[in-house]
Amino acid sequence: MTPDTSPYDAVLLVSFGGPEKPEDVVPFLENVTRGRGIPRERLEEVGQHYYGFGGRSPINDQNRAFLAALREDLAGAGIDLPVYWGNRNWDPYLRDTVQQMAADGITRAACFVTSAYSSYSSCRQYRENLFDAVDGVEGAPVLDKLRLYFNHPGFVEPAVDATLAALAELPADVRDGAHLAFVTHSIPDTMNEGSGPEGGAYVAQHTSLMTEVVERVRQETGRHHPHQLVFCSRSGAPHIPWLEPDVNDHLERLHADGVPGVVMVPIGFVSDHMEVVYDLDTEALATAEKLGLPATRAATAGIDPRFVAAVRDLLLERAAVERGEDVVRAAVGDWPACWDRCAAHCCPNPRGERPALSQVDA
Ligand SMILES: CC1=C(CCC(=O)O)c2cc3nc(cc4[nH]c(cc5[nH]c(cc1n2)c(C)c5CCC(=O)O)c(CCC(=O)O)c4C)C(CCC(=O)O)=C3C
Ligand SMILES: [Fe+2]
Repeated sequence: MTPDTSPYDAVLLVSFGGPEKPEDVVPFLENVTRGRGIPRERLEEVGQHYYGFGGRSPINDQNRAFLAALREDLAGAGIDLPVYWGNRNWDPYLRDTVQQMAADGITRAACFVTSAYSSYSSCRQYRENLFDAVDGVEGAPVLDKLRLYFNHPGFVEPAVDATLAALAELPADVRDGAHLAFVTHSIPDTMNEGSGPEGGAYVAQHTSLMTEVVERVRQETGRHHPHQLVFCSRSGAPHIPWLEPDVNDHLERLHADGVPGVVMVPIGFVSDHMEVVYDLDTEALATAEKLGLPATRAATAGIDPRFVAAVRDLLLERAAVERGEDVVRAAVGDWPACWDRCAAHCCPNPRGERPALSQVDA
């Protein structure tokens, strides 16, 4: 039997976007940082990260691979829905994609965002982008953002396996005593405080996932590894507090404390973004090397079939909700499955309110 996806007639993959060649880097950074008060030195530094990789971010290729895997997964389940892709900051831009969807006669799409957690940058800003993408477009489809999925088993299980694999890559004599450093993107303290319906959700959701992964690793290895949530990719003006500690400072601290080895688990990123290949694989691993601290980096979810299948699960779950049916919402750990529509006060825009889709009162 073909699963019922009505009222949806398309899926839209929504992502950040990244440059693909050196000439793209400056215009991309301008798109990302317009009106956001990022110091010039920081922009030049981040530009260098991209130039160091030939001006090409890995994110678009990751999304192309994800699209292919998702189309295959849906087809394998007998679901015949077109899958579109649009970005916030680079081609294919969301607005162009929405115009194409309108031309193709799409009426309503379920939107999967490549960001699993609450916060202005990782949730509401995408909802604003979706509003902007359809605003004034004749015949534009209705766009529904799928719920946050940091605690969906299809995201959690690959993180557990990746942690076990990265532990196994450490020299045997340091493995049992290894520390697990769960890494995510730093954001301003105030952005964390405003995240989610009750505030503090960004850190709380990461902490919940971290706790679950540590426990599942213990079930496999018999070891309850010491662990901490740490941050990378801080930007913004130096006098504004952002979430700490930075992963490099954390590695220094661990080394000073005599910790024998560390696994970095990048739970903040769904695939190998620039933050992963530069901030962790290039910079943080160099820090560990300099310290003589054995360190490995766990894989991101990427196109793990369980993660790809989670999109299908979220799509079918939401479709059933929209049809007024009862659903079982997959979720693991101490957070319940997240809401379908965000509260009006959730994750406020630090620069003042702007219209956004997928909101309770919308
Ligand atoms: C929470 C969060 C996520 C995770 C959720 C999600 O995935 O969306 C994320 C993802 C990403 N961030 C990315 C790149 C950048 N982020 C920047 C700047 C900023 N990020 C912020 C937060 C986040 N960012 C914030 C609060 C700023 C300050 C400016 C502002 O308030 O907006 C800047 C400007 C330079 C700098 O200062 O670093 C760049 C270049 C890329 C592409 C990577 C690639 O190319 O592979 C991705 C996936
Ligand atoms: Fe960012």
